[in-house]
Amino acid sequence: MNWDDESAYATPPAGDRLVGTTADGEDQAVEAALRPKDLGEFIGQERVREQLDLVLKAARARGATADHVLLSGAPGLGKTTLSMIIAAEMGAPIRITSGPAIQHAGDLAAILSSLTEGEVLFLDEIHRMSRPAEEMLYMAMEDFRVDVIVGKGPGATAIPLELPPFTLVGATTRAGLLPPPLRDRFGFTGHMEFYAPAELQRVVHRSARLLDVEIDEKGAAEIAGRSRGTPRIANRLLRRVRDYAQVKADGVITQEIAAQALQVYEVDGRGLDRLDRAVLTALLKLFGGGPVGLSTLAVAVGEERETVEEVAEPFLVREGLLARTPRGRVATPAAWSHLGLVPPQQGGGRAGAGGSDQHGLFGE
Ligand SMILES: Nc1ncnc2c1ncn2[C@@H]1O[C@H](COP(=O)(O)OP(=O)(O)OP(=O)(O)O)[C@@H](O)[C@H]1O
Repeated sequence: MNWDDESAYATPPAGDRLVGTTADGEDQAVEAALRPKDLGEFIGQERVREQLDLVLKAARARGATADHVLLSGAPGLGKTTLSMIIAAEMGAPIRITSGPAIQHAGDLAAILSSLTEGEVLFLDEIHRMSRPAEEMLYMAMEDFRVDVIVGKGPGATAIPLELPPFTLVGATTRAGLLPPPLRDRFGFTGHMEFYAPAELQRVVHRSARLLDVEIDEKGAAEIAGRSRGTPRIANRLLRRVRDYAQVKADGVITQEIAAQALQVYEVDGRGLDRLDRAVLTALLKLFGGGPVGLSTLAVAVGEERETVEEVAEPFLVREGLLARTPRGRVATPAAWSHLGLVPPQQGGGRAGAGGSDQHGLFGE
């Protein structure tokens, strides 16, 4: 990259990112075909998998409905997939809905009252459910009963409604946001971790086999290393690399092909994209590595504060490239070396704004 190139700071819309975590239309179409169907096929997450296996086996042995399960973790780590596996392992049907879709208690009552015995209800983004619906859920989870309120004002009456036993699988990216009474009603909580590169390599291999794409070990490792610990991103990068391999080569994905393709798509060796690098570049070049306030940094990259804070920073912090401190954002030594820049001398002051090279910052 040319560090004096102004376009280094211009970023694409955050929603269009190849390394974004939310599923777009194409993801949704392909993901259904790529989902592991049982616990044995599910890669990684050893602890959650082992514990869940015990919970499900014990429920099956008792001939009972499985306890309610809460899955927490970042988007794209496999919460929906696991909920489908829970239903499949219990031989039960699954109903899928999400917190934002349930705005009134009546919406929830309608879903709950139509469940069949043993059915799995998957409630994604459970932390975004409305308060009245949440309170109705407490009773439904504990006693398999809801009170349906009929009428309004002083004449309103509560009609109790018995529900068949069901298993609620709640998913949340923020377990800490759940009110304790809701959290306590889950019999099992599984926290999904980001995947290790070797695990993602297995995910890439498995998906390549299902998509009928030829890939070698090093090609899979190259994609895995740029996938930010997230299977959804690994599968998306695999599809883009497949396009490149078909158009520019013989369709086979090798390390060289994967690296070339991802360079075209501007996903670097560590999984940073243009937005991430723009934030880091501004922090290092314009502010000498910080500390600098979030608003100033956002203006420098021409983005909203929220985009920098919520879209770029979490991964940069996780990667140990950026730190959020009370005095502002600070680059770590790893950030300097990742961008091939030299940090200012200790006690030598900060780099001047505008990218001047008076401290030998850009001596590449
Ligand atoms: N452990 C895994 N092994 C293989 N593939 C996986 C695994 N986990 C997830 N995937 C793949 O990643 C994709 C995304 O997974 P999934 O939709 O379950 O994530 P999620 O955590 O529910 O995301 P969101 O919170 O955005 O709904 C799916 O296509 C699935 O095939």
